[in-house]
Amino acid sequence: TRNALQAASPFQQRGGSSSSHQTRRTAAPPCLRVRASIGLPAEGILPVGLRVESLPRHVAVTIDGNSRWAQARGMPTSAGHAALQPALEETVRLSRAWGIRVLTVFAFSDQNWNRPKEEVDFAMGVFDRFIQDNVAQFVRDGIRLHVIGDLSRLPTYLQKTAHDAEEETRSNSQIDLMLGISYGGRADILQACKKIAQKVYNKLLRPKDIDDSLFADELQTSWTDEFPYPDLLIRTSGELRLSDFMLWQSAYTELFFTDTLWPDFGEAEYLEALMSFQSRDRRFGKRKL
Ligand SMILES: CC(C)=CCC/C(C)=C/CC/C(C)=C/COP(=O)(O)OP(=O)(O)O
Repeated sequence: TRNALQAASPFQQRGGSSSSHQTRRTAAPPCLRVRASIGLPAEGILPVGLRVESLPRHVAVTIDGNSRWAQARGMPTSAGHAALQPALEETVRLSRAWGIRVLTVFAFSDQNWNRPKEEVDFAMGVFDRFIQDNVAQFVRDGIRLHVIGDLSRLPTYLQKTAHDAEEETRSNSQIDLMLGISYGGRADILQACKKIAQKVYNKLLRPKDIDDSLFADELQTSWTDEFPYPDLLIRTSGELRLSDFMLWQSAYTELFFTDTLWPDFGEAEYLEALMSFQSRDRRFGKRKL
């Protein structure tokens, strides 16, 4: 059944036959492998309507709408940012329970530095608290954390918290949690170009060797080596755009937009997104068989 499931899976593959990522792909569908390793049966714990063989392997979320959530309640913006944590913890918990292999969270873009300093400072504290409050749980639950973005711009205390949490969770393998803070999709592409150009300059690489897979290996998302491309991208709060999130990686990602503001995003909304994903016809540019 494993092979049958794999053959039936309409998921995105990356790179050509020479891709190192290709060889790292394992035989069992990851959702089954993860579920088995945490003691869940292949089916049964999943909410009714979700099919294990066609769950997204990599889910990305843009956690938008925190300020508007606070405004609607007559609360300060900071209260909205603080309210992002419970929804995020629940999304991580559900993703793991349902066998999602990679969860990427877009929390702060490289353009968000242009917001008022007070708001930015508060947000950095929120991200720090989220990591510190959860790292022990991540260790217990087999969650491997990695922060992507221009980390050199983060306050030193957050750099340390992120680094320590990455170290503590490094050997975990149930689910990869990728947190984008000071992340920009264009910036990621540019830094990859610079690294490749340097290799060409140093004669370690020939221009003709540069292909999709080699390029993707230089992107920050390549640390999660099995499924670096999101199958599903969810953006909350009703905005219908990518806002510079994983531009290269999202070429064939299914998009799901909801009006729900991030602090109100819970199990029902997550399920709605996954059900929508399961109803999509992913073709990757090919003619339908
Ligand atoms: C200070 C602080 C906590 C900022 C957080 C900003 C914020 C809304 C984060 C939510 C996630 C995010 C990076 C959205 C990108 O949209 P965008 O709002 O950056 O881009 P847009 O202008 O295109 O909607």
